[in-house]
Amino acid sequence: MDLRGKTLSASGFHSPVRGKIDILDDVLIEIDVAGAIKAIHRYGDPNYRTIRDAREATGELVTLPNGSYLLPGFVDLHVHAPQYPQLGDALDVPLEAWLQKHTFPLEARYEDLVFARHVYGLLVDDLLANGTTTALYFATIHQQATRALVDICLERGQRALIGKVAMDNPQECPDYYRDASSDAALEGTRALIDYVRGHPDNGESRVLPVVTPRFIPSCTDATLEGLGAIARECGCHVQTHCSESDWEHGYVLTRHGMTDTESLDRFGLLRRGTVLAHANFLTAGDMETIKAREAAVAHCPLSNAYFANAVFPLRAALEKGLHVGLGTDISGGPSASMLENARGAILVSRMLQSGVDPNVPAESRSTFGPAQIDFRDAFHIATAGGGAALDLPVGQFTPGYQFDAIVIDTAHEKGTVRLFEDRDAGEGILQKIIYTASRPNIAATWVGGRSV
Ligand SMILES: O=c1[nH]c(=O)c2nc[nH]c2[nH]1
Repeated sequence: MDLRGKTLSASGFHSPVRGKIDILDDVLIEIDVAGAIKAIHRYGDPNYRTIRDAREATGELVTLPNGSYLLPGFVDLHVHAPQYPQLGDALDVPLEAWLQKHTFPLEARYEDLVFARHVYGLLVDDLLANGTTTALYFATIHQQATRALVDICLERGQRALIGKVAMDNPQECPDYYRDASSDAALEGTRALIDYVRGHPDNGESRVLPVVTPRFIPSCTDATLEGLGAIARECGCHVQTHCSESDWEHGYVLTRHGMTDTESLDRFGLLRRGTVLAHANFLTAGDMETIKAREAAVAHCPLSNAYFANAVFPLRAALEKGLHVGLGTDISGGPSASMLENARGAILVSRMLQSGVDPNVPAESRSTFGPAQIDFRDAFHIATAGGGAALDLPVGQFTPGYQFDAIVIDTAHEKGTVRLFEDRDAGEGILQKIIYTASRPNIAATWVGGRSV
């Protein structure tokens, strides 16, 4: 149901502040005609009853059933849209071999617009059904296929940030799949920005363009420099991969004599609205630089388990005050579900803290120090943290923010949540949702108040 201009009576949860869950118990959420949250009235507020009765009298009140809980829609900070056919496949080789042997050949197929439309339609529908209301997408080098992804997101109503991938380094990119020159990479980037901004159906800027150097190994210095200038001129978001594996981190140290973060900063690519995927091997200085530039990290716990050779120190980054959101990294990660990735983030944080080698005595198994996060942090980075990383008013139920939301039906018989009235209450319900919910439990999804 379209909730623009309506008032929703619901219970649910959000986490505007890291480590804290705000329980929304029988609240009224007023949504304006443009799909933004106008006001929130809590049960017990002096005017609660009057407002509720008035909305009911005019037919503007919509009430969620018992056992259903409202959450902010998920913000997936790292998705490779063209890799969807490869989800759950080819996870047994190192990153550099995976790119050359599996991923570049697949991405090269998006020359074919019919194939692109088919895959992108499936992906956007599946992500919406999984509760992802905002996605930050890498597309491919192809202009037409990337435009098709923009069109599909606008048609289906998903909030999306989309980049034409720039990759022109002949040393690291195959002949059959790379931008023909630095000029071609830069012109293609500008053309996509113009297409998104001038799209007749994008008056609300639901889709935004993103400057997208694939990663330093794939790009020549001329392209990195030119993309930094475009980001500055156009005021665009930026996305790239950063210090993601031993090989990649070492490659940049050898080529530029500095870390990815230092190099990206030198090219003007670290800004508010820059999202660095993975970022596993950041130095303390890198973290300070990212914080100073107000850039963000997309934590991709499942993908990191396969390709990173390390666990991103999420807790340290959060405690330092970096912007961090969560990414599925389709298809480096084998799940399109942000819930599964939230669970992955908790799991790997615990392994980082405890250490994992059973042959090492318990007293000395841990080599890292405090790293463990809980469901509160995982929920925060999957929602409000992602919104803050993108500097967009999404991911929390606060007046002025977009009404991007999902309903978790905890009683759905094909779902995987089982609540017991005599023991489950308060935050414990959210904990069970984070640990056990799956796609059948997601009963409704709204973006900007529109049902999608
Ligand atoms: O997980 C990843 N997926 C990719 O497509 C990619 N390209 C560079 N580095 C990458 N890492």
